[in-house]
Amino acid sequence: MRISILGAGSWGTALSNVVSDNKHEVILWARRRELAEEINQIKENREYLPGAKINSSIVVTHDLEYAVKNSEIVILATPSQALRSILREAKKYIKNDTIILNASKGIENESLMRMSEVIKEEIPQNSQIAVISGPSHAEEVIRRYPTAVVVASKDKRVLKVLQEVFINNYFRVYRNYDVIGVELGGALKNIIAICSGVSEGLGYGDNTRAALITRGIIEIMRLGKKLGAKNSTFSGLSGIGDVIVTCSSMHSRNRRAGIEIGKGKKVDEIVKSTKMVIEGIYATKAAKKLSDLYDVEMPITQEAYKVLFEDKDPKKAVDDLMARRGKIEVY
Ligand SMILES: NC(=O)c1ccc[n+]([C@@H]2O[C@H](COP(=O)([O-])OP(=O)(O)OC[C@H]3O[C@@H](n4cnc5c(N)ncnc54)[C@H](O)[C@@H]3O)[C@@H](O)[C@H]2O)c1
Ligand SMILES: O=P(O)(O)OC[C@H](O)CO
Repeated sequence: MRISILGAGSWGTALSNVVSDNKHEVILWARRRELAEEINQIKENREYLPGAKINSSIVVTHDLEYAVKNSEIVILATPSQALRSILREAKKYIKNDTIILNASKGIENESLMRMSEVIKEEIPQNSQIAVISGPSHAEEVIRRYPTAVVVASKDKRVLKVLQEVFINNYFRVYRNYDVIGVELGGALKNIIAICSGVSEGLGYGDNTRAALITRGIIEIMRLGKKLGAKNSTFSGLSGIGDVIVTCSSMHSRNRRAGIEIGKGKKVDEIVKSTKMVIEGIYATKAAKKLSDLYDVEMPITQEAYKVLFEDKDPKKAVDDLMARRGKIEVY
């Protein structure tokens, strides 16, 4: 199959290699011409995934029309807040029967839409929309470390096609019909990962991280239930699986940003100091709005919002979380 991947950051590059390993024709689109040219030349994405070669058959281009024209699958692997603008440029070249797969983990801050909703709004005539999510750091996927992810779509045929396209001996793909749950899990875990990092930066230990992971997933479940997700999805790869990996991995940009915040660095400084996307910052903004809008109790997210956007002292945020009245352990 001819497969296009939009976004030559870490994730787009790693996914290109997976489908190329499976002998598909892969075209990777980079926003910057220089990056496309460099990857083509040295067969390595030195900026985003240094030290790992990609397959020589992968074609990297800056030409969006060339990238998506005649593709059977288009994978969107851009930062979530940029997905709509790129899709607006690309959609005139995408055929109606093309499968569109969201690989980005976020919620659009303006509209509070999930990425598949943004895709549906931009290309209403296309019903072959899916999402891929789960515990999958690009740095490990590019090195072919065993990884398990989930693809979700309402369309059974699309799910089968995507599972077949991606699955191999190091990339195991499960199917799920719960698009809402899979997308929400992937987006909201980044908030908990930032908090886990903050706790580390403050000098707290494993107990605090475990508390954040378990109470964090409960917040995600509460909001998910309100938004139509299935509870069981959050005990799967895109829920607890991704919370665990992101809260504990040295690769996580969200966790690393949290550590810096816990040590006293300002959010603006952290964002300015990296080219990489820290999705949890945007997810916190969106989730806080959703929590208020739907009146869903999300104390960790609310405190994260205060730390990230209202300059609250992180230590005070943890103290305030711990000082809440005693409760029964229910959802
Ligand atoms: N890195 C991972 O391990 C991983 C795994 C699963 C999912 N994801 C998700 O994939 C998405 C992309 O993340 P990534 O890790 O590849 O990002 P990255 O930080 O490695 O790279 C960001 C990429 O987006 C491009 N970009 C930045 N702003 C842009 C804009 N306004 N318009 C177009 N392109 C822009 C950059 O040039 C770069 O190519 C995110 O939603 C992320 O959560 C990442
Ligand atoms: O580096 P992060 O924190 O954006 O996490 C990347 C992936 O989402 C992990 O599954």
